[in-house]
Amino acid sequence: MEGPPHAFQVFLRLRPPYHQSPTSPNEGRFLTVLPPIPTDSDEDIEHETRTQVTLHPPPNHRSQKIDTFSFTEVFDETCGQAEIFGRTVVPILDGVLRDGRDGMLATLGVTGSGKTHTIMGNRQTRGMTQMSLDVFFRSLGDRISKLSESQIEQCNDADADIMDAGIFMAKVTSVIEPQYIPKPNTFPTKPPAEPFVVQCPGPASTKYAILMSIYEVYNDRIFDLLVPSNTSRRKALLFKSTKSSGDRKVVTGLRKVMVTNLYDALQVLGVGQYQRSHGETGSNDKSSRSHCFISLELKELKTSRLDGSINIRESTFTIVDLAGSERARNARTVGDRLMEGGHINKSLMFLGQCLELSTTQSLGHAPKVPYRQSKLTELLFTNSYNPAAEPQIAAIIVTADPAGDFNATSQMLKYSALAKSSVNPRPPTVMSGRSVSGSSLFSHFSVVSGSTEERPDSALSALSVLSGPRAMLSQDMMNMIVLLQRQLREADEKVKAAEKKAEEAEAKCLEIEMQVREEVTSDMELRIGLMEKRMLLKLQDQAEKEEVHVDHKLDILKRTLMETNDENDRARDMEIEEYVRELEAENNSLRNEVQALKRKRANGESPLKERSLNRLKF
Ligand SMILES: Nc1ncnc2c1ncn2[C@@H]1O[C@H](COP(=O)(O)OP(=O)(O)OP(=O)(O)O)[C@@H](O)[C@H]1O
Repeated sequence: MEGPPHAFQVFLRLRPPYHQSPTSPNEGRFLTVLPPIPTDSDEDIEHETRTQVTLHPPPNHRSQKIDTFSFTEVFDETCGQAEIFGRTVVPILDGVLRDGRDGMLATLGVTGSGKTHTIMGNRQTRGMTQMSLDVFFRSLGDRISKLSESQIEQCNDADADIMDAGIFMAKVTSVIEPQYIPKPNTFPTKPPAEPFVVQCPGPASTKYAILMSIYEVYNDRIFDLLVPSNTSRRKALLFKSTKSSGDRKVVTGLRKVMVTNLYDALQVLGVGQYQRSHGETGSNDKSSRSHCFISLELKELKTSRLDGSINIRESTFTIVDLAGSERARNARTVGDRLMEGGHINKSLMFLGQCLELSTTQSLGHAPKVPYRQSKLTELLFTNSYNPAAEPQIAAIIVTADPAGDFNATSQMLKYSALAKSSVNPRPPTVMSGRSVSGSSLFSHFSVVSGSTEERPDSALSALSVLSGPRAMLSQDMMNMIVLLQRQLREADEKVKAAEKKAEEAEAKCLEIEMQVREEVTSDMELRIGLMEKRMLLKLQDQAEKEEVHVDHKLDILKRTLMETNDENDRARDMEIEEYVRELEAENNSLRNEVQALKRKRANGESPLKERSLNRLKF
C-alpha cells in the first residue's frame, strides 16, 4: 500500500483492550495488526516493522467494508513504553539535541485509548515525557548551565516569566497543599535507565540551559499550568508575536522554569499535571479535559573563540497530550463536561482537517492549511510544529483500543493514517483449512495511489489455492477467514437485495418514462389544437376582411350600376316624354278634327260622307 508522502511520522499504538473477557480475549476486537511486509531493509527485518492494521466492522454494523490503514509503524499491546520511546521519540531528540532542530511529539486518540498513559506513564512506568527528560539530562550531563540575565535578553522569548526551579517550587508550595506536590520517591522508575544518550557535538565549553513550560488549551483558551492558582479564576494567556519573538508567535507571559537536573524537572512536570484540567466521564475515570503542551526549550550557549561572546542556538521539543475525542452519549457528559467535550471535539475536527491538508500540501498542490480555526491548531502548526518550515521533526502516536468504540476509532484512524485501502468482501466459492499469510491474502488487492481496487476472485483463489499440511492457519487467521466468509455472505445478500431494488427501480423508471411520453404526447396534441384554433381564427379574420373588401367592391359596383341605370332611365323617360308629347299632339289634332267635324255636322254637312268621299278620292 502506498500513500502520499506525509508531513510527519504517524505511529499507531494499541492498548490492551479496556474491557477484555478473560475467557475469550478476542471478543469484540475489531483491529488486527497485519504481519510485516517483507522489505530489503536489514533494520526492518531486525525490528519486524509492522505498518498495517485492518479494521473489521462488528457483524451488526451497516457497512461491512474492511479497511486497511498504514502507519509509519504499528505497536500492538505487547509493546512497552521503552520500545515505543526508542522507535518514536529518540530520533526526534537526536535532532533537537544534536542538530538544534525543533521537534514535536503528540498523542492522538479516542478518549481512554491511552494518550496520557503514553505521554505521562503511571506511578510505576515512565511515559515519553519522563524518558525524554532523562535523555536530555543524560546527554547533556555536566554541560547543563543556567541562563544569565543578559542571555535571557538575547533569547527569542524574553517576555516570558523565567525562574529557577528552586524559586518556582518555593512559590508553588505557598499555593498548592504539600501533599499534592510530587516527591522524588513517587516518581516512576520503570523502565530502568536505558542507554539512550545523544552525543552532543561541540567543545566542552559549549553549555546548555533547559527551560520547561507547561500550558493547556482549555475551551479554546490558553492557561499556564505552572502558575498555580487556588481560585477558579485563571488568567488566559495570549498567543501573539512580541518584540523579542519577531514574526514568530509565542504564548506571551508564559512561566518558564530553568531546570538543571531530572528530579527538578520531574517535580515541575508533576505540578503541571496536578494543575491540568481533568474530569470523570463515562469513558475514563480521569479524563483529560484539555490539550496539554509540555515544552522543553534547549538553549545552546556557544562561546566565540574570537571575542568570547556567547552565541545562543535555540531549539524546542514540544510534547502534546491531546484530549480525546468523545461521543457525548458514550461519555455520558452533561453541563461543564459536555461543553468541554464540544470544544475538544471541535478542535480535534479542525486538527483532522489540518493534518489531511498538510499531507496533501506536502505534495505541493493543496490549499493552505487552515490552522487559525482553533487555538490548538494555531499552536501546533505555527508554534510547536510547522510542516512548511524546515528543519523540524514531528511524530504523532495515535492510540487505540482494539475493542473499544468502533465508530470513534475508525473515524480517528481515517484522518490520521498515512494511507488507507478498503475491500468489500464477497463470499468465497471454495474455502479449505489451508494456509495463507495476511500479507499474501491482502497482496491480492492491487493498490492505486493510496486506495485499493478490489479483486475478489484472485483473493478468493488465493485462499483456496494455498496448500500444504505444515502450512496450517494460525488461530487468528482462521478467525479472520471465518469472519471474512460471514461478511462475504452478508455482502452477497446485500448485493442481491440491491440488484432486486435496481430491477424494481428500472421498472419504475419505465413506468415513469411511459407516463412522461403520454404527458408529452397530450401536451403536443394540446399545442397543435391551439395552433389550429389560432390558424382558424386567423383565416376567419382574413375571410371577414375579404368579405368586407368584396362588399366594398360590390357597393362601388352597385353604385356604378345605379348611376348607369339612372342615365338609361333618363333617356327612356325622355323618349316616353317625347312619345307622350307626340301622343298629346296627335290627340290635340284629333280633338281639333272632331271639333271641326262637329262644327260641320252642325252646319248640316256629313263629315262621314265627306270622309267616305275623301277616302274614295284616294
Ligand atoms: N498501554 C496501556 N497499558 C496499560 N494501561 C493503559 C494503557 N493505555 C491506557 N491504559 C490505562 O487506561 C486508562 C485510560 O488511559 P488514559 O488516561 O491514558 O487515556 P486517554 O486517552 O488519555 O483518555 P482521555 O482522552 O479521556 O484523557 C488509564 O488508567 C491508563 O493507565
